Amino acid sequence: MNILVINAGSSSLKYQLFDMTRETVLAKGKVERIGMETAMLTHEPADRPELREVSEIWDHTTAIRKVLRILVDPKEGVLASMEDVHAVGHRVVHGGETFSGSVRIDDVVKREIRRLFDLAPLHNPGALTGILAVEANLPHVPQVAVFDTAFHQTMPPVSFRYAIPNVFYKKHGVRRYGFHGTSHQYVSERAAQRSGKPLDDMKMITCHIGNGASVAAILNGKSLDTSMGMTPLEGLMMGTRSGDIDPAIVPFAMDKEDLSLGEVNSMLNKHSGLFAVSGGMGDMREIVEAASEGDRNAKLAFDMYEYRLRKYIGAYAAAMNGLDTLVFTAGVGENSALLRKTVCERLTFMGVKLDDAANESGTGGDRRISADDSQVDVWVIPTNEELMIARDAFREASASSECEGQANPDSTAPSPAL
Ligand SMILES: Nc1ncnc2c1ncn2[C@@H]1O[C@H](COP(=O)(O)OP(=O)(O)O)[C@@H](O)[C@H]1O
Ligand SMILES: CC(=O)OP(=O)(O)O
Ligand SMILES: [Mg+2]
Repeated sequence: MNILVINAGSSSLKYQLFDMTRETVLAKGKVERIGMETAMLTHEPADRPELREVSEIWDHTTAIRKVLRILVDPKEGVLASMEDVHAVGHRVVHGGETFSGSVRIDDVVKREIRRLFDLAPLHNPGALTGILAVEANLPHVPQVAVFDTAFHQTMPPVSFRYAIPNVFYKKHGVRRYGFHGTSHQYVSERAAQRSGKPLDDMKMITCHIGNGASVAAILNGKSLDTSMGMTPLEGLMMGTRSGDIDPAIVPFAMDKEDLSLGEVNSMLNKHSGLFAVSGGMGDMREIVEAASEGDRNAKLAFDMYEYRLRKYIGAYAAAMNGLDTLVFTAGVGENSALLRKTVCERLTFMGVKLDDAANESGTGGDRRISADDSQVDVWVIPTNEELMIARDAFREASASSECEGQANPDSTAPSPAL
C-alpha cells in the first residue's frame, strides 16, 4: 500500500510517499516559504537527484497541486498514475477534546476540524485546505487525520489545567492540549533506541524548534508537560508567534491601540515573535546572518529566543526532578549549531557538556552532540512526523477497507487530470 503523507505546517508543506510494505520512502519533498515570492519546491525521488524549483506559491492549495503533479510527472515522478496513491494521511494540528487518536476523514471530521479553526488559526485551515485539495484530485482515496494533540493526552491535570474558573474548562474545553505530538513522540522513542536505554525509565526534554516551536517534558516515555497550550501560541518565542506574554497585555493593547479581538489575535500569531523583535525577519537563518553583521534587533531576537528556550529546559528539569536526555529537532533544532551551542553552554549547572566538534558536524542524521563525560546526553534527532502519520494512515485505511470492503488499493476508479 502506498501512503502519501501531507504535513501542512504554518509556512511549509512537507510530503512523503511511503511504500508501507517495507516502510520505504519512494519520494519526499517540501514547499517552503509558502506565501512569499521566494517559495521553493524541493522534490527528492528516492532513486534520482533532487529537484529544486523557485516559484510563487501563495497558498496551500497551489502547493498540493504542485506536489501531486510532480509525483506523476513522466520525468521527475515516481508513480505511473494517481491510482497508485492508496491512502493519504494528513497532519492535523488541533484535535480538541474530540479526537484522542487518528481517524478516517469524513464530513463530520472535516466539520470538526473547521470548528477548531479558532484554536489553531495558522494550522487547521491549511490542513483542511490540503484535505479538500486531495479530495478534489483523488476523490476515491481514503484520507486519515493524525492529530498533533494526541501524544499529550497523558498530561496530568496539574500540567494541563489553567488557574482560571472551572466553567471555562468544563463548558469550553479551555485547557492545555499541546502540539507537535507526533514529533515529540518520534524523537523521544528514537533517542531512547539510539542510547540503548529504556524509554520507560528516562527523564527527557525534547525541543521541537521550527517555525512553530515547543518543548516537552517526557517522563518515562509519556508527555508530562509541554509548552504550547490550548492553542499553538503559548510557550516559546517563535517565528511570528509571541509565545508567553502577560495576559493583561491583550485588553491593554485593545484599549490603547483600539484593536479588535481578531486584530490582537492576528498580532500575536502573525506579527510577533522573531519577526516583531527583529523588525521583519521571521526566519532564523536571516536572523543569524543579520545578527552576525551587527544588526542589534536581530541579535536581541536571537538572544530572547535562546533565553526563553533555556528557561523552559530548566523548568522541565525541575518538573521531572532531573534530566538524562535533551533532544533538539525541527528546522532550527536540527540545523542551527549556534542555537544549540548557546543553549547548552549555559546549562553546565545541570551537567550538560557539549562536544563542540560533534555539534558543528552536520551529518544530517541522528547524532549525539554531548561530550562523553556529560551527565546529560544531548542529541540531534531529525524529526519524522511523516513516518508516524503514514503508520497511522496505513492502520486506519486498512481497518476501514476491511470493515467497509472499500478503499481497495487496486481500485481502478479514474482520477481526474491535475
Ligand atoms: N541552517 C539553519 N539555521 C538556522 N535556522 C534554520 C536553518 N535551516 C532552517 N532553519 C529554520 O527552521 C525554521 C523552519 O522550521 P520547520 O520545522 O521547517 O518549520 P514549520 O514546520 O513550522 O514550517 C525556519 O525558521 C528556518 O529559518
Ligand atoms: C503546532 C505548530 O506550531 O506547528 P508548526 O511548527 O508546523 O507551525
Ligand atoms: Mg513543523
